[in-house]
Amino acid sequence: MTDADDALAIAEVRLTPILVADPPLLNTQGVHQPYTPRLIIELTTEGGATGLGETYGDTKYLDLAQPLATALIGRSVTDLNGLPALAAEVCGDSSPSSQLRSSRGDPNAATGADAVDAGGLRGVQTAGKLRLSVLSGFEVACLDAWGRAAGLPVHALLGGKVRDRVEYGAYLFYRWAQHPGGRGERDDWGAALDPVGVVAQARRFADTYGFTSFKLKGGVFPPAREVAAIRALAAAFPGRPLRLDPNGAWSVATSLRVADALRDVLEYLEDPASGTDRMAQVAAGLRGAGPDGGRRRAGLPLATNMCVTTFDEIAEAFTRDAVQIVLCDHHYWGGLRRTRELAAVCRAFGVGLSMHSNTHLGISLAAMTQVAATVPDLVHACDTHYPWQTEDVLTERLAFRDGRVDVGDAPGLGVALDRDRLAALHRRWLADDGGLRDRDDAAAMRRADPGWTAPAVPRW
Ligand SMILES: O=C([O-])C(=O)C[C@H](O)[C@@H](O)C(=O)[O-]
Ligand SMILES: [Mg+2]
Repeated sequence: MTDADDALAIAEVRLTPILVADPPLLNTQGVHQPYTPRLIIELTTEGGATGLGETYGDTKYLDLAQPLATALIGRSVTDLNGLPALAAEVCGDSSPSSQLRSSRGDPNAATGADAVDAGGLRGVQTAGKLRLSVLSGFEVACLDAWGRAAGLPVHALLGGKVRDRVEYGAYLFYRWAQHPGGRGERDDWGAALDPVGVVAQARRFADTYGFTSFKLKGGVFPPAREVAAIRALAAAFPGRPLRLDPNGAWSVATSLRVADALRDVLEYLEDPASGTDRMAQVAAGLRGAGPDGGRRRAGLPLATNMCVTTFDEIAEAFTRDAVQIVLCDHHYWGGLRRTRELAAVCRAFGVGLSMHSNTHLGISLAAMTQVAATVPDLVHACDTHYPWQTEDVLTERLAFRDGRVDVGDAPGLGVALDRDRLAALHRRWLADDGGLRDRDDAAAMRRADPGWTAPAVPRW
């Protein structure tokens, strides 16, 4: 080992679970909790370089993160190809069949292909997927530390940026003005429960951040109501890219009806139905004749962040042409480098690429921006929840200008940790009785509707 190798060896890993304020955003499972768990990863090398990573903070992720943190001591931050094997060794069984599901107090929680992660609407949850999400936070922290030590931005370690700014879209949600019982922090967005409210929310996103592309989280109300909201958006923002994502809540027939109603205004339809098989049926229906006989519905791509979230799920979905766009997400796919591998596979199959987001802070937004800057095929605006997250652990929040985040050339991710903020959000986590430490949107909904259970799919 050279001195330079020694300097890049990991000397310390610090894991800090936090609870971050989250607004009452509605989805098909229920509503976001007032606070959501995240895990902040800090590592320090022998040479004194520090690296930051961020991932899900629910208990099941924390349980895997601790042994991985311990096992990383003494290894080089450059040993990224060795990370998956190390994680497999220390994080326990990850057979795809070891499916997880926890929806507190929900006797009707789905199992099998229709099961959805209670904390993130990701599709079937497995131990292997959890491990990849944990691993992704460590990979980002290693890249950040390596970049700082080398004086290079993360995008340079990924082969270099192909764009100087990464475009993001407005992520619109039906929402309440406040959480049930007035819990949590109150913001000034107000309720958005109808087309007028959705358009007003979109207008504020456009005016504040410059977003020109809009995605509505659907699966909340009967489809006709959501179709009306998209129509209202199309009228308010003519020609702008629009997306609707009901997280698999619809049947094949409903998906096709909605596609017929919106095909002239949607950029893509995201996860209309649950599972690869239903998505393949919807895609086949879209390739066939429309209800008006001769006219074809072709031209409306289906996108997913639910039925294709691991390499194992690609073969069936792509060979059946079930999806035409995959939403990458480095938290799902095991890091920034694997996100680039996904891009290569998609390119080979002629499948497009967009980017998914779940509730996240600035460290993850910086990581998303760095990797997105390196992928030429990423031509759709990326999703981000960041504008909904008013709290962060950074000294300076990342800014959207004209709907875009600048791709910095500062070493690493180019962000700095605010230790006081981190400590305050960690104290909130410590003070919690456990009720908020695991995201569960159905459990949060039961505060407003005690009889609520996560709806079985297809819901409509
Ligand atoms: O595109 C998606 O499916 C998501 O962003 C999943 C998220 O969990 C979203 O539905 C949310 O935050 O409620
Ligand atoms: Mg989605």
